[in-house]
Order: sequence, then C-alpha cells, then structure tokens
Amino acid sequence: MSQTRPSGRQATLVADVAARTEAASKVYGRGGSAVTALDGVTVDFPAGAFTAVMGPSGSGKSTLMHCLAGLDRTTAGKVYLGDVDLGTLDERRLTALRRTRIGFVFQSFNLLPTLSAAENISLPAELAGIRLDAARVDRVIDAVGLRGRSAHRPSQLSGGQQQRVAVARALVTDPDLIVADEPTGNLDSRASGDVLGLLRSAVTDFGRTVVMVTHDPGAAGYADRVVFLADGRIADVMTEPTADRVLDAMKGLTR
Ligand SMILES: Nc1ncnc2c1ncn2[C@@H]1O[C@H](COP(=O)(O)OP(=O)(O)OP(=O)(O)O)[C@@H](O)[C@H]1O
Repeated sequence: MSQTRPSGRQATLVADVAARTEAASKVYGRGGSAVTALDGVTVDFPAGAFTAVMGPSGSGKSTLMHCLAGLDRTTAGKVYLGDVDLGTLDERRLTALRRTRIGFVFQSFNLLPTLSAAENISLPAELAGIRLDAARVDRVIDAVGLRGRSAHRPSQLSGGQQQRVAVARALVTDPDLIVADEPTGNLDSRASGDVLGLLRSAVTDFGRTVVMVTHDPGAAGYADRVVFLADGRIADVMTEPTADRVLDAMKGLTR
C-alpha cells in the first residue's frame, strides 16, 4: 500500500460532531473475571471527517466501535450520535436508529449469499422502511464501480467486489455515520486500496462521516485523523496521518 498520503483529504475539519463518547467505560464480566475494555474514553468524531481507530490487540477498538454504533452498551458514561444519547433509547429505538442512521462495513463482508448485489444493497434500507428508488441504487452501484455486476450473487464476485457491495449498502441510506471494522482485513493490497478510496471519497465528495478500525498503518493513512487506544484509554490523536507516522506511533504504544 502507498506510503504517501492519498490526495483529496480535507485540509480543515468541520467543527460539527457526528458522534462522541463522554467518559465511556465498558466492563465485561464481574468480580475476579471482570475485564475493563474501555476505561473512561472521551472522544469526538467530527462530521464530514474520516477517523481511523488504532491500537494494540485488546486495546478496546472493537468495543468502542460497537458502543458508538449502538451494537453494545457502555457500562458507564455516555455515547451520542449527533444529539441523541444512545443510553436513553430502548432496544427497539436503538435498532431503528442503527438501521436508519448508521452504515456498517465489516471485515467479513456480511452479504446474503442468495441475493444479488443490488438486493444486498437495498435490503437493509427496505427492512428499515426506507423507500429507495431504482435510480438511487444504480447511482450507488456506479459510484462503487460495479455497473454490470448488480445481478451477480456474492459467490460470483471477488472479495474486493463483495466489499464494494458492502460499502454501497452502507452508503445507500445517506447515514450520519459509517462504521467500518477492519474493512480491508480480508483483501489484497489492490482491493484494499479500492475500498479505502471509496471510503475516502464518501467523506471528501459526499460529506459522509467514517470511523474505521484498522491494524494497517497504510489504511490509516487514508484518514483525516487517527485515534490511538491503549488499555481501553485514548493514548494519542494524530491529524493528517501518514503510514510512516502511524507506524512510529504504534511502535510507541507496544513498547
Ligand atoms: N464479549 C466479551 N466478553 C469478555 N471480554 C471481552 C468481550 N469482548 C471483548 N472483551 C475483552 O475486552 C478487551 C478489549 O477487546 P476489543 O475486542 O475491544 O479489543 P480490540 O482492540 O478490538 O482487539 P483486536 O485488535 O484483537 O480485535 C479485550 O481484553 C477483550 O478480551
């Protein structure tokens, strides 16, 4: 992957905050077997920016992402999506918010094998009661470079193409927040570059907000800023990251 900073990054970030945590803590288990995965994390995710979350294995990246996206709840502290305090929502409302306001991209693509690419893209929106016209789905398919593949099932697509379907699915509802958990973990460097370029473009060209967990300094180089976690706490925040600077910062965390 390129060691230089990809072009297209915004020089200044917008002041609005798409999501944030305030003294968020998450403890799994109880008593002697309790594990503190997040330990008082306060962090903002600016709207219209691409933030990477990095840190050593077990530092709390996935836990932070899951709490931010309403897939899990904090033990203490608060998580906001825009002005909404997720802790005040019951399960039904939290599910509705996830479906309508958050787009997800996972390492394992999570596509339904019996559905076409186009159906995989539109199904979550339809489940959330969002009407999508065919032209909109076509536009998103074009944007991820899959014109001519929309009738293909996942098994008829490469890994990189499947992940592009997943990115299109995350984009199609114009969500307030796109969370990506190791989106390039199963891809070769070329397909990784394609997917990261799409996430970058979603931010630069369409004003979306992306938060991405990654182990890859090259992938973090596509972001506007990198939040580093260590032992469930914020260890550092880097703006205008390059792969080399990220690598150095990671070495500092694991020493
Ligand atoms: N469901 C769970 N039950 C108990 N402990 C958990 C659970 N999920 C995570 N943990 C623990 O919480 C800590 C943080 O885990 P988390 O998965 O958030 O870290 P991570 O930084 O995403 O790690 P990795 O890079 O290895 O994916 C770890 O010590 C982990 O073992």
